Amino acid sequence: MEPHEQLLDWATQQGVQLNGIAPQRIPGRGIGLLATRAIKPEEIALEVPTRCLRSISTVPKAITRKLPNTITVHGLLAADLALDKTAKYDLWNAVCPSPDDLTSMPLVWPAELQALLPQAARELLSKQQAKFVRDWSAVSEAYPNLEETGYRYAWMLVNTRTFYYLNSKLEKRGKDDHMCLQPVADLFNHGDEGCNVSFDTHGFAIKALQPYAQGDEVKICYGRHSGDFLLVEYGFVMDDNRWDEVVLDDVVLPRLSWRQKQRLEEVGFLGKYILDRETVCYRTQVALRLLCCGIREWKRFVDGIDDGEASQGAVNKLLVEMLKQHKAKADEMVEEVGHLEIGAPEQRSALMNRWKQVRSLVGVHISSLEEAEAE
Ligand SMILES: C[S@@+](CC[C@H](N)C(=O)[O-])C[C@H]1O[C@@H](n2cnc3c(N)ncnc32)[C@H](O)[C@@H]1O
Repeated sequence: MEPHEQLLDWATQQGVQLNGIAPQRIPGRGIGLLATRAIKPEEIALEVPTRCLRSISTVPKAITRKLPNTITVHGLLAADLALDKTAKYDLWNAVCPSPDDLTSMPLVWPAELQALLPQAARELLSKQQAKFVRDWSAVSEAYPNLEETGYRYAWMLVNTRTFYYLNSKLEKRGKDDHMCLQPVADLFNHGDEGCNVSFDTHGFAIKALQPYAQGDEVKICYGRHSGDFLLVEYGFVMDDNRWDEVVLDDVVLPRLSWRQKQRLEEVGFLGKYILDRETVCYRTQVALRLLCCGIREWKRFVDGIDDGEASQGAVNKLLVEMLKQHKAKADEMVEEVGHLEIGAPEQRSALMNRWKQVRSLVGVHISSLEEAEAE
């Protein structure tokens, strides 16, 4: 019997109920959950009782007492996973990705490759690294014999497999700590749109929101995440991501003078210039107008008195110029990564694919802005 089939037997004995779905290995996505029959919207595809969850409440007291109470729940769950020597979760552990499966996570890439990530991904990674360092420092002090690689592996499992969760113990903590692990539900892969995930005191219920034919993969949406976020937090690059976006700070900020940056700071619009699949954000419109308009006209736009119509042509022209600059950077990165030999092939290919996505998203906007200009 395959490990995921054994997991099902075990989970069913624990009270987990699968309704019309079963795990299967899917090329490029590890294990996922496929419909074993037609599923209608509103059907509950999976129920996981609270007693099956691994949460702050199930971490053995021997571990919680040894660690500072400031440690994140992420860090605590990872410590539990890394230190657990019981057989209780053997069948669950057996279906989890191996350390080799997690090499696509930028956290374990060589520093040279990490440095080549797009800016937004680099920023996310550096926050993640800082969080890991804090957790590891607390755990390694309490458990000097624990190896960092083993802890990092457990930490990445928690990073990629937890669900939003709240119970009386977690209420006292911040939102970032509201999490738990649950068997079988952690096999759902991510899609732009997915099933509804909810929980109450009895447990979790995953409900279909759309019809599925037999053999379709049933997914959940981990959140409306950009490609940079999916890569850093989950270690994959998704082909067609409706929620993708590109940060334009690298091309916008260098064009602004010190005074212009100060003005933008004063009105709360300095940085975080985003281009999504639909359009460029309002923050970018404000920053670009500062480069195109007189200061009075710019202020009227910021105050909402001027709709910006008169300056839109100049703003779009400047935007196209900046997008071309960003696309040229993406072209360069695709080329550069193609010649690299550092890191594992799947790491390089994830990095290259992310830059290709950036290039394509930016390219679509250049074409549509140029078409609009020509009309
Ligand atoms: C919660 S687990 C889902 C189950 C996982 N596939 C497994 O084999 O255990 C999350 C991980 O699944 C993979 N994953 C999820 N959605 C994906 C997708 N749309 N494309 C590729 N990989 C995906 C990523 O490796 C991610 O870190």
